[in-house]
Parts: sequence; C-alpha cells; structure tokens
Amino acid sequence: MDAPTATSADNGTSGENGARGGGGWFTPRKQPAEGRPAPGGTESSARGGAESADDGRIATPSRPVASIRPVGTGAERAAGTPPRGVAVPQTRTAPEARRPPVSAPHETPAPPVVPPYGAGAAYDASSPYGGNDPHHGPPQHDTPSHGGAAPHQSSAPHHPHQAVPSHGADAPHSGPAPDPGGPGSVLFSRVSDQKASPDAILIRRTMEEIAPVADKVTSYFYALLFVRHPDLRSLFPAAMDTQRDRLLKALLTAAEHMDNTPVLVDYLEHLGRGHRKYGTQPAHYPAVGEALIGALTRYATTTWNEETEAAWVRTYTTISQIMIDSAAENERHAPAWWHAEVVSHDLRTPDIAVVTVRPDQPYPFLAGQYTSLETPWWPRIWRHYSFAGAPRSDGLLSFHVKAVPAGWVSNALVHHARPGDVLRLGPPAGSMVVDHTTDNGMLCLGGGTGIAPIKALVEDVAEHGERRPVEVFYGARSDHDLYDIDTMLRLQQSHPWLQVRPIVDGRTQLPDAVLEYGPWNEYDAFLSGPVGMIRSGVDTLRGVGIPSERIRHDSLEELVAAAD
Ligand SMILES: NC(=O)C1=CN([C@@H]2O[C@H](COP(=O)(O)OP(=O)(O)OC[C@H]3O[C@@H](n4cnc5c(N)ncnc54)[C@H](O)[C@@H]3O)[C@@H](O)[C@H]2O)C=CC1
Repeated sequence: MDAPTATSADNGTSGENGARGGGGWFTPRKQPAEGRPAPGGTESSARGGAESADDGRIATPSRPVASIRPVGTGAERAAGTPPRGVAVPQTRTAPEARRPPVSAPHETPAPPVVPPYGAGAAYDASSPYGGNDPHHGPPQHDTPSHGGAAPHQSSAPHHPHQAVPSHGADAPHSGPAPDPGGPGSVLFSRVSDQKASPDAILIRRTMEEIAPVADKVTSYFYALLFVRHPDLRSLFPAAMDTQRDRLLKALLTAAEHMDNTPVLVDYLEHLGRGHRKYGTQPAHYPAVGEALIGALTRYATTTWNEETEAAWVRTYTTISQIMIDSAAENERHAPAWWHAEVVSHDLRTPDIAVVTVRPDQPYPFLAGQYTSLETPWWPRIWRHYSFAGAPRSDGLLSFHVKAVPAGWVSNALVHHARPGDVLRLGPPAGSMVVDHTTDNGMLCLGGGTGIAPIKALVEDVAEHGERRPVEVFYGARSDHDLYDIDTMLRLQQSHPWLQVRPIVDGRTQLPDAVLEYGPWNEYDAFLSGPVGMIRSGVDTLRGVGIPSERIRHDSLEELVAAAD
C-alpha cells in the first residue's frame, strides 16, 4: 500500500476499550451472532498482539484505539443516501434500498476483486514497485515543478519488487511483504470457502458484489474520507489517480485473506511499518474504517446486512490494530524515514542514471532489498528502487534509475537531481536476498535496470567469502543498454566463482539464453527486471528443473501495477 491509511506511534494505546468483543473500533448496529467468535478476543501476543485464534483466524490484538461510528446516519446508510458533501459517482443509478440478508454462504470460491497487494507491494506495494515509473504522468519533456500543481494523471509505482518468500533471511526493519502472485509463492493463497471462517465468507461475498463497481467504490471511499476528514488529504499525493487505489486495494485484499493468518500478519506488519513515512497515526485508522464501511454499505447493496457489517468491522479492526502495533514497535528502533543527500549523479545513458545518496543516519538493509524513495519535486509520491549494491562501510546507497516516458519520479531523478538535493527514503523491504546457510549455486537473471539488485547479491556473496558458483545473465535490448556491463565484468575478473554473460536481444533473448548453459537444477534462481521477463523466466527455470520455491523475484503485482 503506497498510500497512507494511518498508523504509527503508540498513541493509540490509551485505555479505551475499543476492541472488545467483535466490535473493534466500530459500533456495529448489532453484535455478532452468538457462537461466532470474534477474531481473537482480547489477548495480545508477543508479535504485536496478533496471532491465530483456535479457529485459525487472526486474534484481535488488545491494544484498543478509539471507538468510531459508521459514516453517515443509520437512515442515510439504509437508504443509500450519501452523507452531506459526498458526491456519488454519476455513472451509477442510485443504489437500491438494502435488500434482505443473504442466505447461507455458497461454497464457490470467488476470484479476488483486486489483485493482492504485493507488497506487494509495496505495495508496498506495493509496488511499488516498469520502467521505473508511471506510464501516465506528464509528458517526458515536462519539468516537474517543485511541489507544484497537481499532475493530471496518475503515477504507478516504480518497480515492483517483492521477492518470493526467502529462505529464512530477515530484513533489518521490515519483514517480507507478500508476493501473492509470485510463482511458487503460497502467500495469500486463498483458503477454500469450505475452510473459511464465517467472517471470511461474508467478506468474500461483499467483494464479489463490488467487483464490477470497484472504481466507484474507490471514488466514494476517498470522497467520504476527505469530506469527513479533510486533514487527512495532506497525507496523500496531490495526484491520487493510482495512488488512491492502493490503499483501498490493500485493505480489501487483506480483508479477503484474513484466514491466511501468518502470511497476512507479516503483510500487515510490513504495511504498518511502511506507513510511518506517510505520517499516519493510530487515530487515522478509524476514519479510514468509517469510509470503508460507508463505501461498502453503499455499493454492496445486495449482500450487505448487519451481520456482514459486523464481519467487516471485526476484520478491519484486526487489520488496523496489527498495523498500528507493528508501527509502534518499529518506532522504537527505526526512523519513519531517512533523509538522503545526493552525493553523485552518473548519467550512464541519455535515460539511465546511477544516483548515489548519503542517508542522514545509518540505513541497515540487506543486499537484494529495495526502498521507497520520494523526491523533493513530487512530494508524497514514492517509488521503489533496489539498492544497487551490498551495504557499504561508508553508508552510501546507490540506485539505478531509468527515466521512462511520463515517469515523474524517474525523470526527476535522471534529469533534475544533482548532488546536494535531498531525497527521502522509506524503510528497506523485500526478501530477494542471499541465503547464506546454503552453498547452492546462484543463477541470476537481470534485465535492464533489474541488474541493480543482482549486482548487490553478487557483492554480498563476495563479502561473505563464499565459493559458490554465481552465474549472471544480464539482458538488454542493445549493447548500448548494457550500461553497467563494465562493473559486472570487473566483478567477474575479481571473483573466479562469478560468470557474467551479457545477453543482447537478437538470436536469443534473456530467459531462453539460460537454456544454452546449465544444468541448473542445483541452483537457486533470482530474477529481476520487467514483468514479462520474470514471467517467462520463471517458466523457463521451472522447465530446467528449478523448483518454484527456489526461484525468487520481484512482485508481479507491483510490476503489473507499475505498468498501469
Ligand atoms: N531500477 C531498479 O532498481 C530495478 C528495476 N526493476 C525493473 O526492471 C525493469 C527494467 O526495465 P528496462 O531497463 O526498460 O528493461 P528492458 O525493457 O530494456 O528489458 C531488459 C531485458 O529484459 C528482456 N525482456 C523484456 N521484456 C521481456 C519479455 N516479455 N520476455 C522476455 N524477456 C523480456 C529484454 O529482452 C532485455 O533483455 C523495469 O520494469 C523495472 O521496474 C527491477 C528491479 C530493480
């Protein structure tokens, strides 16, 4: 989720008993039916108060925040009348009056309304992370103004970059965000309706209903949020087109996967930490929850009833509490963001720059991870970039940035950033990291600027003094696009265990090129680059006998989002 929902700090820990029973911070009109356990009761656990209840659902953490009321009056909501000041998207006829409660949940699993956030996200993000930027920003020749007028089009996240779950490597300050779509990933795999909790089933039914009108739900959600809480608008970027979508998507995705407890907790904890940089506070969560319930009430007219609302309230309360607890815990040992001064700017091609920055305080991360980055020219627009090297003793961080057409942040970084400019960095994320507990060979495919984290992985192996074979296939469209080949070949000269093969489009293309070498079945694989390359790369690598669980790559969701 690259937009703030709320979070951070521990000032949501007042003694208010907002999370009791199934009510959470909300006051559902009717308490949940007897025998339907609330998601977890009130016991907090060692990991921020969230753990599996006996029924497999996530326990509600004990840290209460505040009671909130649903948006609008009961009469307004029942009649589908928008609260004062909230415009209803025009393309839809007025919602029907609420229909009677639906009958017993059916057994057919429904497709998700929105792709699970990668983290991916990041997604953060999603997702966060094509090119390096949106494809719908201002024309490339436009000079981004310093905090100037709102762009008219959206910007998608830079590069996607959540790796498939790692083999036990922990990120310094942020756990791996899920990669729901990653091949071989079990993250966010859907619990079948037969095993799903009652709340999950009700939530899925809402999701199915709103799927065809997801855009309207989104518009209405943000309208409610900003009309009721205009102060929150400043936490979001001026241009909301894509950014805004991410918040709601993340919430809906999380809600839909509430039964997938451990994965979801990791995801939400990551989101909670990642939201600190937006300046979100615990008190913001109820406002978001109100808007969420308000939007669902309006558009899920067939399936919405008191029971469904209670399920959403419980679920949202749990989601937000995990995020708040995670942010509060993270606050004890990590800043919400880092300022980082540009110390060098190396234009390698007319549209690719290597930007090196010095953070204002130590920035711990692992090779293969990425960060979120905000420029002074586009406040509150964050993009993901991988660290183009392993951690250095001088603390400097480098990024490879390709200016893509209409990419606001990438163009600013390539064409405007100069030494002395100060950027902001969010926390590190991603789990495409080296597993130093094995000496498996490493097969690395880096396409275009996707070579950045691959270079970091190579440096990491070198620093660990390992003697495992590392084979790097560096793909590019032309010789000219192999902007970092000299660096890679120098590394090869220094390290006998490293083989670097430039693959320029022609007779063969990047993933297929690996077929001419091998065997690879004893290797762990790392893929970084455009989504198409990752997709075909995963297929190719599976085909040569590398099991899915040993293939790591950026989040496909984030990559796809970046191409929006
Ligand atoms: N800058 C960074 O830190 C990172 C960037 N990325 C991502 O890497 C990508 C790099 O973009 P460009 O440099 O413009 O790459 P590009 O479009 O020039 O392609 C690079 C390589 O990928 C291959 N490729 C592209 N599409 C393919 C497909 N559908 N099937 C098979 N092979 C394909 C090309 O043949 C070429 O060898 C972006 O999507 C970016 O988000 C990923 C990780 C880190």
